[in-house]
Amino acid sequence: MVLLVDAGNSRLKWSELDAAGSFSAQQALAYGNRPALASFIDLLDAYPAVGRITLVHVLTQLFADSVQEVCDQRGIHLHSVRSVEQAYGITNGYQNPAALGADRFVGLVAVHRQAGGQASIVIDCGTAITVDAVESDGRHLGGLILPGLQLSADALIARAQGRLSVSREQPSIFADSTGRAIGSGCLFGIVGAIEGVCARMQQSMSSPLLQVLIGGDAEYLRPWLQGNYLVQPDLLMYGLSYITEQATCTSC
Ligand SMILES: Nc1ncnc2c1ncn2[C@@H]1O[C@H](COP(=O)(O)OP(=O)(O)O)[C@@H](O)[C@H]1O
Ligand SMILES: CC(C)(COP(=O)(O)O)[C@@H](O)C(=O)NCCC(=O)O
Ligand SMILES: [K+]
Repeated sequence: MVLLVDAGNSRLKWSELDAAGSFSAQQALAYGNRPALASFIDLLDAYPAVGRITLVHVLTQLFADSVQEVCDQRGIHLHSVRSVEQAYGITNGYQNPAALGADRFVGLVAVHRQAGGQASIVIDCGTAITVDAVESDGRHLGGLILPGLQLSADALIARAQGRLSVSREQPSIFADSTGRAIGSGCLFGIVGAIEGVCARMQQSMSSPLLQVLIGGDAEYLRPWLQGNYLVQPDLLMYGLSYITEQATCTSC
């Protein structure tokens, strides 16, 4: 059995991949106060039949080494995806290709393949928000990183000596309480940032253009965004399934 796994800074996400190349609905587990490795081990315990894992992570070398060790102990073949200069139809736009978050690289691989070569922007709304542009020929033009929705509110609250709180209820630009003013401020700030960055990127890109919203906050943000944004929270699973197929298929 094959597992596709995405270890971000806040949550572990995974899907099962079947022999026909279809993957199950993505599941997620927040780390909370535990180390990410503990969640990864819980996942392995829940799937004793797993023989192969395709992993993308943005965590430390210690996490990578520990995951490798745990997989070796259980006889699991681990393929940890890295950002490289050129692979799967994508030409990485970073000066140092290895420095691009591997999750961003997998998102580009997935969107480029799915869009059938249409120019695309991937907006990943997780712990951080990343916005990455890929041209129709697979050239990654580069992208931006900004603090995510939860992180923005958490950072503000942490600097206010515990006096403030945040609420996600009833967002409004005319917020009438501190909690809603912070929740709405972070929401509309990010919505404006995404719209503005995408509009600026579009000016230098081919049309038609596909804009895909992924990550834990994609569905929450979508109704507030003006324009064409496709929500696809499992885009990275699609990318990981394609990368697995390329690694295991001898006739592809
Ligand atoms: N049940 C949940 N637990 C934790 N975060 C959640 C949950 N539902 C939505 N979120 C939001 O999703 C974000 C994490 O999204 P995710 O794409 O998993 O991030 P990452 O890849 O950085 O781990 C959190 O910062 C939070 O704003
Ligand atoms: C930007 C990120 C922190 C986003 O992580 P996430 O929000 O998905 O947990 C991650 O992609 C990362 O660590 N990137 C390396 C730096 C870079 O991409 O330039
Ligand atoms: K992200």
